[in-house]
Amino acid sequence: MQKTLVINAGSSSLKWKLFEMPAETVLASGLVERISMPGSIFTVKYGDHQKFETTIDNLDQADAAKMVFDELQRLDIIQDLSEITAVAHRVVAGGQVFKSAVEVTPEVLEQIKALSNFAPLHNPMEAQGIATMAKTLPNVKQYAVFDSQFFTDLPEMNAIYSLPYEITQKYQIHRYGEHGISHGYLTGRAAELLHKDKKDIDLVTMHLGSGASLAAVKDGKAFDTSMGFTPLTGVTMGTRAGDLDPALVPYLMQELQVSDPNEIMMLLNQKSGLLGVSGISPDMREIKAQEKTNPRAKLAVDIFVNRIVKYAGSYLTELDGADALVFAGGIGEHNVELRQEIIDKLAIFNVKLDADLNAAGKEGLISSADSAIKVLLIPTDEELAMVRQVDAIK
Ligand SMILES: Nc1ncnc2c1ncn2[C@@H]1O[C@H](COP(=O)(O)OP(=O)(O)O)[C@@H](O)[C@H]1O
Ligand SMILES: CC(=O)OP(=O)(O)O
Ligand SMILES: [Mg+2]
Repeated sequence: MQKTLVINAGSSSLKWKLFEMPAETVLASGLVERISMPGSIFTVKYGDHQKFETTIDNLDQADAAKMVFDELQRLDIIQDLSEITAVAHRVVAGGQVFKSAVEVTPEVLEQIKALSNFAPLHNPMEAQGIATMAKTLPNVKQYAVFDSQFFTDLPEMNAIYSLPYEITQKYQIHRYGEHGISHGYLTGRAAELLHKDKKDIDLVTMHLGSGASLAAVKDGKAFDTSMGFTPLTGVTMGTRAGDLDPALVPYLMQELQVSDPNEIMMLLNQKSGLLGVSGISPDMREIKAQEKTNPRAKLAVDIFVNRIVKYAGSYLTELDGADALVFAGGIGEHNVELRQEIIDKLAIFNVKLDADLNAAGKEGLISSADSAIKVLLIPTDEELAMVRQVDAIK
């Protein structure tokens, strides 16, 4: 029996699952939320046991990983770390180098670091996580699974920008797309839930978490996506600005009197989005709690919803209709009101939610019987998608 630990480090969270393979049995799982924020939340689940701890502030990814190991041993889920036979890590940017999951060698680790320009919030932290894990478990194989992989075969009209073609080619300027582990999982699961062959399915998948992206899926394959050269672009996110006019970069450098473009990148990646507009927090829960009393909280929610609606509407047009719209990610899975607001604003497509199904919040259909397009709620399972990819190359 093989025990594979899957680590999914995101911009605001660390999710993990310990699988017994090849049965895909989840021995234990957990989540550390609000990474690098006040009131980080640590949750572990195994069997009937569930443990929460909410008293720790500003946990970083390394603290979070250490707590996971301590807890695995303290709860006797494993007696010794040597029982773990493989570790799978989510890596956001694989660029044009990594088109499938790989075993991490020292060269691979260097390449992951070298791709940091394509995901400055993620790749450096993920490379560090892999290095730390390799030190903690020196005899265990580490694997990397890439978020960009699902989008490597986007049609060229959606894969490139309208720049001079020679520059596009010379500098590998490409819409790499992200959250592909999730969009790929959602595509497979939607096909199962709709009893359709995956290769016949057209979808608009909406992964709405701390990072958020939409994908247009045609015949079961990625056709378009809102993230681009990096995960900065597309819809408004927790701390990321999403789409903006690139002329703002030199303008802001001039007005803020900064000479280092990285300072502007920091502003756009870490101080913008829901946090920047609301002035409250990157966490949608805190913003929703103040929506009725604080106009800037309401503005942040309005921008978030409207950007999503614009992408979903354009993808439905690009795909000439779809079998379903899919909600996933921390916000998409848990916020009943936001799902309703988004679908209400897509009324031109005759898509409607069933209020009771939406409120119940269970996996499956949440659209009404007379909706022209089905709406699915699917709790994404990036960890299951990852362990399957690793199993396929072991
Ligand atoms: N009930 C809820 N209502 C609104 N937002 C929620 C709710 N539960 C979780 N979230 C949001 O989900 C986000 C985390 O989503 P997740 O997909 O786990 O993020 P990531 O993987 O990018 O770290 C949190 O920042 C929080 O804003
Ligand atoms: C790619 C990305 O934005 O990931 P996350 O949502 O986990 O930050
Ligand atoms: Mg995530």
